[in-house]
Amino acid sequence: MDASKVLKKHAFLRIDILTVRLYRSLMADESLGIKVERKNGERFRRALVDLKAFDPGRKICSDGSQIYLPVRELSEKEAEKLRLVADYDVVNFGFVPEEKILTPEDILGFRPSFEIVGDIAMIEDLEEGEAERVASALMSSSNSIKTVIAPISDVEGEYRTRRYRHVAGEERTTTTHKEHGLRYRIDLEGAYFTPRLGTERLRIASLVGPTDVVLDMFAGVGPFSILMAKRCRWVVAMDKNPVAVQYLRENARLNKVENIDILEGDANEIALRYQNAADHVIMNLPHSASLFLPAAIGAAKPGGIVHYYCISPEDDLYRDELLIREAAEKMSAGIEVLCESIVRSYAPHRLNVVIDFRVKKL
Ligand SMILES: C[S@@+](CC[C@H](N)C(=O)[O-])C[C@H]1O[C@@H](n2cnc3c(N)ncnc32)[C@H](O)[C@@H]1O
Repeated sequence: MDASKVLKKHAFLRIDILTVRLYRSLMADESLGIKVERKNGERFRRALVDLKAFDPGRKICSDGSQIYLPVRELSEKEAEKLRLVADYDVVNFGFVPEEKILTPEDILGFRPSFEIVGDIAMIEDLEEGEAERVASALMSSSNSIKTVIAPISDVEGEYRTRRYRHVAGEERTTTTHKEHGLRYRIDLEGAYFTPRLGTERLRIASLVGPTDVVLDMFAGVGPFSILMAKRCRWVVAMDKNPVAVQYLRENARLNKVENIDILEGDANEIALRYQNAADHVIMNLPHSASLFLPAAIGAAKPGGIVHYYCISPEDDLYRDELLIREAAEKMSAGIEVLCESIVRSYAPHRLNVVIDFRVKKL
């Protein structure tokens, strides 16, 4: 080979090597890592996580008997601590970045407002096209969302239900929702359900004792009743909506709850059959709970507690306390307010609040 050909070949080789280096540095730029024996890998990873030194943005790598763990810069003290876990070397390594799962916000450029019930995402009723764009972003960022719907009505009527339009995915409003280790079959169009009361349900459950009887006057598909039944002696659950009652029965079976009476009908009538029977009365019908106060107070045992929910203006949150005192007085009973707090925001300047009160009977 003559000298010019050798030079040309050499030049190509150099370009090749540079290209490979550039490619490698683009795909996996070198960064700080720790090399440990494979058998100590998991123990070491946990120690790094505890020290908040592990870099979750890069992938762990291995070659035969060694593991490479991506880390940030370590202080001397941290390095010493890690020596107690196992022998290791600090290295520069071409870690591959972890693939970032795009969030809806990354895709859309804004954070969409939505709520998840089971495998259904409920988004706001946006303009045609925009709703579809939000739905597609939600579905591509989560495998567990199978359906996207948008409300086309407010929560309305005696049964507090809502109508939805199908936006994307499977065309249905039924799903199975998990809350506090329990499962609920739900039809979002057929009966009321919101996951936004999950924390409140847990608060009530923490107040209920193993010998208690609980009366749930507006039980819906059962998220209060079934959780309480797991902790108390007996639950009496009622609802006027036949669809809610059908799901309530199904949910009791699904969660193996047998210490429950499920009744379909008007709480004002049913509660009359349970005079002085309940340690706790749950009144989750915030728009018209005051109309059921005599029935609730009547059903509470002397010393029993009523959990009363209502919607209030932000400048007079607990105004219903007056209605409660008046209703008790008419029944020659007294009340002691135990707790007043905000449960969630409801609408501009309006909040969903709870008033827990003890019923004192002569
Ligand atoms: C706001 S929802 C609450 C449901 C349930 N507690 C929950 O947290 O999902 C109120 C429920 O009260 C029921 N309801 C309305 N009026 C009623 C009445 N007069 N007697 C019994 N239930 C009634 C509705 O059908 C609805 O299921």
